[in-house]
Amino acid sequence: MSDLNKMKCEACHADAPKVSDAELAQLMGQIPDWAPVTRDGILQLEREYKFKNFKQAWAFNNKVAELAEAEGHHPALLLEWGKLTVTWWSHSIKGLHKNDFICAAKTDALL
Ligand SMILES: C[C@H](O)[C@H](O)[C@H]1CNC2=NC(N)=NC(=O)C2=N1
Repeated sequence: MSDLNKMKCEACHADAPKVSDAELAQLMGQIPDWAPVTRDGILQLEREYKFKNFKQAWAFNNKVAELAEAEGHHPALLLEWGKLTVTWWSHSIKGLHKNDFICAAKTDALL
């Protein structure tokens, strides 16, 4: 378990700093199952979780939604049969903030 998992998201304003390239490399090392993806020019963190059926994926979806509300930081969730795709980024800065890495680590811990 990484230290990220023990941290709490801070309020993320439009002038909050995006992670630097050096921070990105260091933080990605702490969430090895996540991939950086760029969509519409916005860098995001994404992971697919596989399950045996829809119901298990749905239950995990709801746990992630509860986490998001507790942290005040919200992912994109794509629920499919046997699969949940979780994508974290910070809307306010159109990119990655440390909050996204904290939430990715905490998502892993929900499994
Ligand atoms: C007012 C409220 O805290 C903000 O709109 C929060 C809500 N959740 C959020 N979630 C994400 N992923 N990015 C944000 O910038 C964001 N902003």
